[in-house]
Amino acid sequence: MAEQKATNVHWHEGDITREHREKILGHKGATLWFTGLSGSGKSTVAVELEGTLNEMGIVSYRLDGDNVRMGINKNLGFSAEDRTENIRRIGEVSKLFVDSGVIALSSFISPYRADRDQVRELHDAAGMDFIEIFVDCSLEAAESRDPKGLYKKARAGEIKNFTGIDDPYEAPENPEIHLHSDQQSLEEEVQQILSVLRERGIINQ
Ligand SMILES: Nc1ncnc2c1ncn2[C@@H]1O[C@H](COP(=O)(O)OS(=O)(=O)O)[C@@H](OP(=O)(O)O)[C@H]1O
Ligand SMILES: Nc1ncnc2c1ncn2[C@@H]1O[C@H](COP(=O)(O)OP(=O)(O)O)[C@@H](O)[C@H]1O
Repeated sequence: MAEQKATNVHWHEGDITREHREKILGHKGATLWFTGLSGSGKSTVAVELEGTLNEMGIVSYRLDGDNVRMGINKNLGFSAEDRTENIRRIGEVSKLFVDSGVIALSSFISPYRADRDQVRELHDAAGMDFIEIFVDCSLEAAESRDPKGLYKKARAGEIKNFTGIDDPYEAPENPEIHLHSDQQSLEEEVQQILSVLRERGIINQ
């Protein structure tokens, strides 16, 4: 848990709320949190979903591990502490997107259950939808895909602390959405997510 360092800071409330913004946009803001092994399909599903939502006139924004680690989180590595800080910051950024009325598509390995639960609590406390999407894929399948050649490097000892090889991944116990990317098609995965968004009243089409 990050401590509040600054003292004498005060929240400044504005006049325009999330509800005002959601009214303009015609849908609710929410965080869809994709978690899973490297190569499980988090980014692929998020990109496909983003395209579908865009065609439906629904505003979403992708936050992706590799991209964020080149910007806001460029000072973080892959130690347990740095992964926790990575997820904490992205949890806060996702919450800002929800407050803007947008659907945040946040794709991070996020290997630690406690870190994901912190992001969930952050959203719950603000009355915001947090939907955990477990992109479940066997290590064998992810490793045989190896889209960036990282498993090969990890097996060769060229990358240390690689998730699934010599670093842990704690699978979600009760995710809102459970995808099986080594058994389902991309289209099925997108439809499964859309139906949950409809059920929860986040989108209405
Ligand atoms: N040691 C190690 N372990 C796991 N992943 C590694 C590592 N080193 C580099 N990469 C690359 O970084 C991407 C994962 O970044 P994340 O921010 O999603 O990781 S985490 O949530 O903080 O664990 C991950 O992206 P994805 O393959 O898209 O998951 C890799 O491209
Ligand atoms: N059903 C599926 N869902 C998602 N990705 C799939 C699926 N079938 C095959 N793939 C492939 O698996 C790879 C997943 O890579 P990527 O999306 O970068 O994973 P991650 O973001 O979890 O590291 C891509 O090459 C993608 O084309």
